[in-house]
Amino acid sequence: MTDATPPVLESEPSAAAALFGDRIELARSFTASLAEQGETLGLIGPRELPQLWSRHILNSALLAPLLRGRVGDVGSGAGLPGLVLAIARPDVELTLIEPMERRTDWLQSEVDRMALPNVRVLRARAEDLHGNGQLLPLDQVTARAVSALRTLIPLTAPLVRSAGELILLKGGRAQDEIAAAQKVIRKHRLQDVEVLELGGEHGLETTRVVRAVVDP
Ligand SMILES: C[S@@+](CC[C@H](N)C(=O)[O-])C[C@H]1O[C@@H](n2cnc3c(N)ncnc32)[C@H](O)[C@@H]1O
Repeated sequence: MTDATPPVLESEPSAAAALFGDRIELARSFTASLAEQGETLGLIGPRELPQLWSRHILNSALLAPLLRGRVGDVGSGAGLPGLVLAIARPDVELTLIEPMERRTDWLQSEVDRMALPNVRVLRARAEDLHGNGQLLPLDQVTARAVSALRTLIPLTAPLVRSAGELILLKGGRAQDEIAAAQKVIRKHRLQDVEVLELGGEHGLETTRVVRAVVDP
């Protein structure tokens, strides 16, 4: 016998209003749209609905205070963290870099629907943008759930200007990934590699972020 109870969207945690401030209505609108269409479009699994706010939207929004200038989000997928960050930080210019057409179509339709002026959607693989004068230099690059640091650093570091930053959402094994990535950390001349633990101050599960300065 299968459990026929459909998954229900998590109710909005109180931290959402604190993290999004006067942008909360846009955050609600994006979350509702993702909850409605995300499974059909293959962006999220049905089991994500009961944790959509805390595990995905707020997890992404935790990066908002770390951002400045021109930011690229590599492998945006459903818009995590890039589109959520563009909502939270209208003063920051976001470029969402995603190779899959189905996903860039979704991202562009959400950008248009919410009339966000600070977002550009680029259908591309990160490595194909290395040396691209129209995009570069970026002040920072974010990424979430794209690959382990050992392969993620060579994809992302060449997109960032000298003294810019990588801001990479990682799981509980962030320190192990840093240890396994020493060779590429040296090759890409990353400095001040650190693991930030965010979320606790908002009563959320701890989220680990690897932050590093690129080739200063
Ligand atoms: C597991 S999904 C994660 C999506 C989103 N960041 C999230 O946290 O839900 C990984 C995404 O990275 C994209 N991706 C994979 N390789 C990439 C590359 N070389 N450059 C840019 N994006 C890439 C995939 O198309 C996919 O959308």
